[in-house]
Amino acid sequence: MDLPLNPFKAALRRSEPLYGIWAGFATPYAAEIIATTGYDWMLVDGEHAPNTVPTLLAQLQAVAPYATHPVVRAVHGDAVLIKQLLDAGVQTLMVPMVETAEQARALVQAMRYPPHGIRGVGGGLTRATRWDAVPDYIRTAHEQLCLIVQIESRLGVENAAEIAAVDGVDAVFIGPADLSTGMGHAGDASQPEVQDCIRRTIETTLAHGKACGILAPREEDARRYTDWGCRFVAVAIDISLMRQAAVANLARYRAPTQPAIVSTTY
Ligand SMILES: O=C(O)C(=O)C[C@H](O)[C@@H](O)CO
Repeated sequence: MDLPLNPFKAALRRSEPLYGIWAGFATPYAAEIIATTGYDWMLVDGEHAPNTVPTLLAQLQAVAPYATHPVVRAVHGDAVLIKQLLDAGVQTLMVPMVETAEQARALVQAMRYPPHGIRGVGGGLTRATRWDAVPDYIRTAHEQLCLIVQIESRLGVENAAEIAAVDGVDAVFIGPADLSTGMGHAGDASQPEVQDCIRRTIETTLAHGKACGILAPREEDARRYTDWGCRFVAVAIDISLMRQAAVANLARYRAPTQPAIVSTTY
């Protein structure tokens, strides 16, 4: 069989925005539900959701029949973990807290086989090669792999040009929560100096011919970042959507201040 294509990587080169959703439930069942809703991509979060390599694999398998593309965020940029994720069939990998070009180059190396990198060969043991059904995987894998590095610190913003320039970095994704918190604004990305960093990072990334993305669950933020040039925007978080809907639904019957009648005491 042919090496599965990466339509997300190809779409990053187009001009229309790609709308995504954070998938934080860490279960294949919830991931599959999300995959049926029509978003262009979903972020399967291995950083802050309680995921492991096997749970990420199960979610990849669950969403495989659907058009929504799974972007998997690793908990960190360790080359050994990246090897396992790629072997499990991750095509688009996001790595948090990349602050230097050196870190970005190490990530590219982790995703490439020698002589271009250090990725170990899993061959017929791996889902990535479809258990060896894909011929010539070693020579062609990099064509369909996509690396997204997260810039989410002041240092990362300062080094954005060098990071975006790294050959093999396909896109930059801004983390507004970590960026604003690291700048002393406790998750408030609306602060002018945070907005300035976000805008500069977008402009710098685009100037290096790379796509830029961001998490923006509030509509006005999503529209502004899209106007500023963001190509892929996560406009929702599944867990937040469920909680907001549950709270709003109950509020139709009972005031939010009124305690639950049935309560569990610890
Ligand atoms: O800094 C950010 O913003 C992100 O990287 C996304 C957060 O980690 C996300 O988990 C918020 O829910």
